[in-house]
Amino acid sequence: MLLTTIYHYLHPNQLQTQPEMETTAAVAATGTTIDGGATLHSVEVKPLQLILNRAFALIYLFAILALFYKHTLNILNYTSFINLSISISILISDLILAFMWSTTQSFLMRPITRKQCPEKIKKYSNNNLPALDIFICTADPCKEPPLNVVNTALSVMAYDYYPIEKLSVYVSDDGGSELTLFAFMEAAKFAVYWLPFCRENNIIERCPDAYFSSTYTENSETQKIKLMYESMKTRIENVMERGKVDQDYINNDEEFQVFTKFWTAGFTRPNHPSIIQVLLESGKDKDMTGHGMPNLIYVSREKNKSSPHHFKAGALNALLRVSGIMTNAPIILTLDCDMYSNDPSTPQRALCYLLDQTLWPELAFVQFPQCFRGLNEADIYASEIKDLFHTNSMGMDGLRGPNYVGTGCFFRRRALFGCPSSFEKPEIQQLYPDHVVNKPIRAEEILQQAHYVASCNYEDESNWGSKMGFRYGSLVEDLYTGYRLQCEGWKSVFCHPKRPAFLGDIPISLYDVLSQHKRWCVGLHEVVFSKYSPLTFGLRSMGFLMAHCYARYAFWPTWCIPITLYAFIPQLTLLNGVSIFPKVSDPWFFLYVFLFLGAYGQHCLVFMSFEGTWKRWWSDQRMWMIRGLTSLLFGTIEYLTNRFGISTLGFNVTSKVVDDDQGKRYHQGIFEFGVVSPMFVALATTSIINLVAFLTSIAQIFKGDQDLDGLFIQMFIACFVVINCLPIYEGMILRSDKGRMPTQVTLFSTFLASILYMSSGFLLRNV
Ligand SMILES: O=c1ccn([C@@H]2O[C@H](COP(=O)(O)OP(=O)(O)O[C@H]3O[C@H](CO)[C@@H](O)[C@H](O)[C@H]3O)[C@@H](O)[C@H]2O)c(=O)[nH]1
Ligand SMILES: [Mn+2]
Repeated sequence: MLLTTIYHYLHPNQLQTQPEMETTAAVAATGTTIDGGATLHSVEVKPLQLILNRAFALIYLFAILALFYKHTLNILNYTSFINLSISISILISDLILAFMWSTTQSFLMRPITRKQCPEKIKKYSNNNLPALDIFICTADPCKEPPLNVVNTALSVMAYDYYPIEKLSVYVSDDGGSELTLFAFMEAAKFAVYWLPFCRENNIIERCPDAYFSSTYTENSETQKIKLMYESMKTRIENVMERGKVDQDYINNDEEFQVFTKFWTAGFTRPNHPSIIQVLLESGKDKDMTGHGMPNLIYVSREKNKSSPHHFKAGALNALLRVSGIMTNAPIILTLDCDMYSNDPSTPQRALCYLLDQTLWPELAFVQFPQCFRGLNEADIYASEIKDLFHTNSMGMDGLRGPNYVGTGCFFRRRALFGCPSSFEKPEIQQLYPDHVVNKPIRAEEILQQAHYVASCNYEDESNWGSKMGFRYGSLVEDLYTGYRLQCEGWKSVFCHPKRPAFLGDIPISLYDVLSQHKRWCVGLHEVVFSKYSPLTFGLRSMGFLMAHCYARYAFWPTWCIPITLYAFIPQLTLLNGVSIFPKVSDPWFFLYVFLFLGAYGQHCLVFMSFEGTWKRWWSDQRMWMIRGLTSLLFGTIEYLTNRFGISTLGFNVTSKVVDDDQGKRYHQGIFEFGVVSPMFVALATTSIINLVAFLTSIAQIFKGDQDLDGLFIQMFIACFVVINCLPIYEGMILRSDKGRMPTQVTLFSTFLASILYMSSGFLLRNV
């Protein structure tokens, strides 16, 4: 049966004439199910875990209802306007916390674990896999060093794929940089040696940089290949240092022609024609053992200031079309430039699902988790984002499948052209997912068409970005695209093998991390306020649980409201000796204890169950607080100012460059502040207020001016925040390195904290 499926991939036209008939044609040709599929992968559900999760959700729900009953009593018995405002603020916070808690439960209703047998694919496929197009996006040679992009490309070009000619790697360069193209010209030459080296020595680590940093066997062959790598590296780095490709780095006339043809006087990053350069052509170019090579194509789509380019989604759509013209593989892998392959058999793992006839009619993509290299022991910035990239995805996998996370994802090309039952026709026949390309990729006609579909007004008045391809309208194009596909009826699969399939870089300064999350936050607001909001459109299209999973992401920024209110109200009232929560001797106190321990305990259990450590869990919950006060809050402000036309939105690419000093501090687990930013002012002000509130209340209790009974919860919150803020105090007072909190921020925050203290004293004087 499986062979028939593969046959169908290889010769789509012989099984079907219309893509809308794809499903029926395949089913008719192969029967409704496939025996092979079931043996290629398996699913594990833990029934006891499901029962416990659901039972706990029910109990916790009753506790939440009791809490709101208590809130209602408080509001009805208010004594003053200030008192009422405090009660309402806490009520709003708790409503949001309760809503977010309820969305989180959706992930716990049916989590599953999957296993694949990639080794069986060889037998099933008869050594003939479907074609695979790999998209790698890069946008800025200064923030994304071309040497790293090249490493990513080499790691996937060296996949154990057969025949290797079926593999095509497309690099999208939104930076339109000659430096990146130069790096790829060098990579194409190095690949001639690297690919056979990996194949013949059965190397697992196929990213050259990762391989040479590992403990590999030193012999004459490895030494030789290392020398070649070093020479490529030096050439690329030299060109980077000079900022241009000098004559002496150009090897031949052909290369010279390319650089002079495109990078002319009027060439700028936001304004240039499309550049498409075939660097390796499968079938024609051979490696040094005479074995075939994959295609390697550099693409920089046309840009001009008057056409919106839709950032990464626009880049991916341009690649979708260019690859459609040149190779039109039925399967596509999308990768960010810093996510290299860590396992050469990854495509086979994805194929365990993509070739399974039972899943196939509705399967849009197979998502691998984002895993990172170089995390410090405690993962101080919680860069792992375990819930987003691992545990939640397992939860969604038991429903309709995980969300798309932008990289490490194998798509069926067909899924990007309308819902499973109705095909969205692209403008030209050559872009139909079942179109067979029968000309070499360097053919004049092919190149001409490829340039045409990469032009910036190609998408004018078309369905690209709305009904076709990667979707526009949100800075988190990944979440939004996956969401829209699942609303259309597509499903997805989460594939998380023990050895990470891909490894990426993480930002190592707090400011970079928070700026990245701020951008995500803006993108998520765009989803919430679009007509496709998960709680309206999503609920109608994908059912209650899935819509709630997406709501958990889309409403992520709303955490900022309860976190900010809880960072100030209990503390400012505490400073003025005003009690706002039940006394320890009051039975309601236990409700608060249960709600706090229940939420933190459950989060901790889920975190630890998936290769977690205590230190990393602590960082994770700390970052939740930090984000609430910084990226989520400021992202919300940025979104609102844009909505009111005061500012414009952009995709601020995350820097992948590592400064040596910063790198050292990161590995010692020291927080990196270093820049003057309003986000740090918010953070520092919070830490000061909490410390002062906590210390003052302790002093007052010792003096006998206040009693612990009534203020305990407030003191506990302040103390908890203080413990979380230890690295901030350290950054403000104890450190002298470059990454310390800038003095201006500390001074300004102290000033702000005093104003808050004084005004709270004024407002609360009669409460
Ligand atoms: O105009 C642009 C902007 C970015 N990119 C590329 O997009 C990728 C992601 O950009 P990055 O700055 O690394 O963003 P992150 O926030 O780190 O990325 C996460 O969030 C993005 C937005 O949700 C997703 O696209 C990514 O896959 C996901 O890893 C990189 O390869 C960039 O080169 C472009 O191609 N064109
Ligand atoms: Mn990234």
